[in-house]
Amino acid sequence: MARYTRLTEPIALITLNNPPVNALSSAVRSGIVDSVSQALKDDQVKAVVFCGENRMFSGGADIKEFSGSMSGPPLVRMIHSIEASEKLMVAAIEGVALGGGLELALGCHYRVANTKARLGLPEVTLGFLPGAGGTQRLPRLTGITAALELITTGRQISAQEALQLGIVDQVTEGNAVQAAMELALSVIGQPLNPRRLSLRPPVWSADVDSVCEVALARVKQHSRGAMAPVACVQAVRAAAMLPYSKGMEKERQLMDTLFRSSQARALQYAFFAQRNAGKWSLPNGARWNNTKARDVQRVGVIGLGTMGRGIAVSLVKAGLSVVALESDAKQLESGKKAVTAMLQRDAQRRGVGSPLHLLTFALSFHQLKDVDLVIEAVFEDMNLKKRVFSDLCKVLRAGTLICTNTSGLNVDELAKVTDRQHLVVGMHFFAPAHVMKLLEVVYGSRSSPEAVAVAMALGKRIQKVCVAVGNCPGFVGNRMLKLYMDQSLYLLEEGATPEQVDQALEEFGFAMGIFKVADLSGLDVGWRVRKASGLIGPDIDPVNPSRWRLGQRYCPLPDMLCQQGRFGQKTGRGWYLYNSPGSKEAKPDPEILNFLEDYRLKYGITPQRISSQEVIERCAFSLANEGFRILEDGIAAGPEDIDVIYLFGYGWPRHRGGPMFYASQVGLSVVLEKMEHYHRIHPDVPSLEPSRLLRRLVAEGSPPIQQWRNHIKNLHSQL
Ligand SMILES: CCCCCCC[C@H](O)CC(=O)SCCNC(=O)CCNC(=O)[C@H](O)C(C)(C)COP(=O)([O-])OP(=O)([O-])OC[C@H]1O[C@@H](n2cnc3c(N)ncnc32)[C@H](O)[C@@H]1OP(=O)([O-])[O-]
Repeated sequence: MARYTRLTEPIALITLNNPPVNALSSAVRSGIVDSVSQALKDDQVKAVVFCGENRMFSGGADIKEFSGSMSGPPLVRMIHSIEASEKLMVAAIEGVALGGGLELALGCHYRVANTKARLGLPEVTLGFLPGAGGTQRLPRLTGITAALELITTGRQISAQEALQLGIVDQVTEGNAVQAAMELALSVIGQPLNPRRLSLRPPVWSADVDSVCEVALARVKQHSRGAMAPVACVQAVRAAAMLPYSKGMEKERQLMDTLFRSSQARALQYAFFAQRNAGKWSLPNGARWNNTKARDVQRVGVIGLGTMGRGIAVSLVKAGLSVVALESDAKQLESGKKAVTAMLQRDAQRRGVGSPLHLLTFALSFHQLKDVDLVIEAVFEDMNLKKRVFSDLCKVLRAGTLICTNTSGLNVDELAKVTDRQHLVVGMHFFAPAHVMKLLEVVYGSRSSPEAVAVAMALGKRIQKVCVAVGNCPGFVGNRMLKLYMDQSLYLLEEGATPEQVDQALEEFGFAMGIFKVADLSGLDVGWRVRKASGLIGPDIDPVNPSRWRLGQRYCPLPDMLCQQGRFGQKTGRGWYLYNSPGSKEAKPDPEILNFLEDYRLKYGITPQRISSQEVIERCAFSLANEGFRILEDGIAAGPEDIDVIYLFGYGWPRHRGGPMFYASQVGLSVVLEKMEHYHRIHPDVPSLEPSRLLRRLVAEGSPPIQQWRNHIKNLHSQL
């Protein structure tokens, strides 16, 4: 799958042809090797230009091949022989040159890129390092500092930046193949050794050690527990200290270790799971590829609180025209100021014109009469939302979609007050909505496939990772989160401290422990929800609150904190202590330790020593156990969707794949055994009881995660 074409007299063109991204599969590598050998045999050919079909150079090695046995010509050897060739080799980069694609280009003697091309070595995001010479050739071109930054982050850069860093020799606004041919004709006959990066000496400088130390500290802080970024630093360091062949040996050793690691498996799983989440399906058989989404140009946003502001900003940034509505002039003014400032700051940062002309502010529902879709983002209150929905129906055109931004309210109940139940869907954005990537698109029992298609397409257009989920309290993400939060609170009752639980979770890879997250979000938010749901009421003794509610164990600790005015960061006190209200640095609070001790004494709880292992098992396995129930209920289309939700909405460490993938890696029988064990000890926590699906999968031999859908009747995944 590489096409060989003779161009003008001295030049041959080799076109990589493996749609959609021209990944360097075994067939492509064989095609390249054959084509190069054909060019070398042809005395008339003096230069070879490499390019990709459909103006896409290459997305790198074929990731799908990594899970099987690798065959075909090895990439490292292939690139080496291209570089060593006596004939001139030039890469013509259009679209992307990523990973192995860029490594192939670095093996060429010259590189030309179209201005719109993007280049990068994103292997670290898949749990690898650039293992086809990238860690050794790139530093020899850019120096250590730039190479470390690019390789450890996987950041993609523009052609212009690549030119500044010396990665490409020329940038063209026109056709890169044409420009590469012209460049080739102008340099044919010049010596090639200076262009062979592998012949360059190590890029040593006196500050190599300190530069690498700084990079190491940065990657350890940014990606807790991830192996690949650390290995990337070690490999690049070798390029500074060792001759090319020795550096390549180091690169290969490190790559071998990473290649076999469970982290690489998790990251590659996450790569495909993310892409497959967009291929939604509904239980009724409607799917992404059999349902057309109609075009949306004008969107109404109701409510300019924190969520509405972020939603309006995301829509405008994507070029949609927005009518933003508030109920009174004062709130409208403050929302207008905030949205305008966010958009102006963003435009300034990106060096683009301000898109404020796309935004209209309104106080009357009548100004929404011409919109194609409305996103209601008012307070999380069912009655208020119902009022808004029925008012909307009086002004909207017949076919206008109504979406509700809710983190868990019943979408069907809301739809019932409208004259268009089939055009109602939930859109659960995550705060801050202009930053967070995840969007749960919630279909109700009456939502039409087209309405789901429109919401999914709109989410994609505003650059969200969209997952279609069914309607149940909390949908997927928050339904699972509740059990995770419950477990961490029970751990406090039983003897742990907030710091201890958070430390275990952070060592596992979470960017922030659950108690720090709670302080950040505000403890009063959950308090209000619990009051509204009847869990806290006038019949509860505020001094000695009951630990038993609605027929099961209940932990009143967060309510007791709220009674003391400890709402988290915003009040300077929550599970942690902060220097001042609004400050971010969480410090252990001795008052909390005393408070927990008093609480245990009051309720006669003998504190236990809680290990980090128990924290992880009870939190992570509880998440997965509820994930199995969600699959049984048909609320998520497959385990991959649940994992994508946890990766993009809840800070689950990407190198652990997601709670469902983690359970599959630990072993389903181990998870079952542990859940049985914890449920035996805590029979008053029904959620610890292993789910039926978990039991069934274990009984059926614990199939790999990719096969779970074959074992579940309701599952409608496309993977
Ligand atoms: C010991 C062994 C030694 C090995 C040597 C190591 C060599 C090397 O260092 C390792 C690598 O290169 S690692 C690789 C380093 N490279 C990377 O990490 C780049 C990863 N790719 C990307 O970042 C993005 O896909 C692009 C920016 C390329 C396109 O973005 P976009 O336009 O939004 O499109 P999209 O929706 O994202 O994808 C469209 C379809 O293409 C599919 N697919 C994509 N890449 C693939 C691949 N490499 N492969 C296979 N498939 C790949 C994707 O799944 C999807 O399939 P679907 O069936 O239609 O769902």
